[in-house]
Amino acid sequence: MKVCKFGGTSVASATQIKKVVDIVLSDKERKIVVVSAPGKRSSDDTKVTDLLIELANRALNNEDTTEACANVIARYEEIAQELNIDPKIIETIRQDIEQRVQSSKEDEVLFMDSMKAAGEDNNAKLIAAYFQSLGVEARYVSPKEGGLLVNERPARVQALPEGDEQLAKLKDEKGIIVFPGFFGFTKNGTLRTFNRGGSDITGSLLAAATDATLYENFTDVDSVFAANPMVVDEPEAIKEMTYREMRELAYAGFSVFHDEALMPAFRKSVPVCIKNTNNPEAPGTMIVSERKKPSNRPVVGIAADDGFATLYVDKYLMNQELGFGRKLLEILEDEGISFEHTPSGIDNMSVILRTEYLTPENEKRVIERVQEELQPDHVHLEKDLSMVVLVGEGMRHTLGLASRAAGAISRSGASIQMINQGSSEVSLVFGILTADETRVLKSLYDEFFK
Ligand SMILES: Nc1ncnc2c1ncn2[C@@H]1O[C@H](COP(=O)(O)OP(=O)(O)O)[C@@H](O)[C@H]1O
Ligand SMILES: N[C@@H](CC(=O)OP(=O)(O)O)C(=O)O
Repeated sequence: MKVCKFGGTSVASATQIKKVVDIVLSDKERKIVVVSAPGKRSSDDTKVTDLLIELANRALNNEDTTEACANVIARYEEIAQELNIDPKIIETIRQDIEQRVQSSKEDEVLFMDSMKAAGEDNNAKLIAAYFQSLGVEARYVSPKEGGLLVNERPARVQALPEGDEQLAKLKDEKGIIVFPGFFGFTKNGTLRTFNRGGSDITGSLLAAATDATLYENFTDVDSVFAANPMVVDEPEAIKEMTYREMRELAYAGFSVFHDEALMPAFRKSVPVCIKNTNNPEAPGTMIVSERKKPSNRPVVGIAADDGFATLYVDKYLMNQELGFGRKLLEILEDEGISFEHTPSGIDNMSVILRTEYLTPENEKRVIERVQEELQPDHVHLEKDLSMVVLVGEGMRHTLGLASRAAGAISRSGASIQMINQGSSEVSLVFGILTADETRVLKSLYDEFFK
């Protein structure tokens, strides 16, 4: 039995949904279908999730929500009309969205979660109705009924293993299950959504709980490529990679698959296949525990992501000051700022963070507290940094790889701000200025793949 997840681009329009149905019906093993909210139909389109966020913000600010609400419903209406589904489904969707808009806003985060989840929830209902209209035995199953349990606030949203027993029963159901991605319910029945792109996580959780033979993740590209195809021209397709490699690459910028979606499949050794809804015949990329035959390339992929900052702290004899690193990280912890890397020298330490955690207020507090509590010779925060990450299981056995990478970066005219060899030895990270990101990525790609 296979679990297949269809991403936003795969369910963005009636034409796309027809392809989804063809794909599902072409293989009897495809039994559990996880769907995202309708995504972009073209590069300048807006995802339904983003329309819902706009609607939720308007409601939170007590602004008029009529037009924002109509924009969301119009997306479903267009799809339902083209698919010739009973118009009652649109009434159901309208009522659902209006009810959510009217619901309690006491906890703004939970209100936003409920609004965001409307995208996948209503799309799953609509797609199940389409299957039924074709005479196919199929039904919508909500994460509450299915048993997708998540933890309580304020902890970061994560699935709870207690839900697995209930989820496992889905495999014994007759017919096709259409399950909305992106959200689950706490034991108290509160809806919480995963991070953006989190429908991939739902698919992986269901594949693991049902002991699926394969988790197919359908998107709009033929495979995972060795570098972002929006930056590098015709990058090499990756035929096979390990869970570890994909997790590192996903975390470092390969937006094609959510980094938190690897673990559930990995724990149960369910292989993952990334495939293209627009070209389902293409073999796609297989993600497995171990390669059948070793790769002849030390580097499997190169990812890049912007939005990083470095907190530099200099203090003579820092290395002899017991607890210096702990105190520095504690200041960040108190501000709710998590860190990515901490390269250090004898008299200095840098902490690499994501700028999304920074606000003018907490930045100021961090600098002031470091000055007061750690008495450094110098402290400053530098923004506009990008991290470029080389990933490959074969890297640990390859000599001279860092020097080849550094040479390629220098040939691109960029300077290296930071180097960090991941402790896993599966990744090598270079900090560079964001302005240099594209040429660095191209130069590294040429060095390792051409
Ligand atoms: N290395 C990569 N390989 C393949 N696609 C990538 C890579 N890096 C970024 N992407 C982008 O990921 C996109 C697919 O992910 P996403 O937009 O989340 O799809 P979906 O709507 O199916 O969830 C591709 O269209 C591609 O532009
Ligand atoms: N719709 C949600 C969740 C998701 O996974 O979407 P997609 O499959 O389009 O990446 C989002 O936009 O974040």
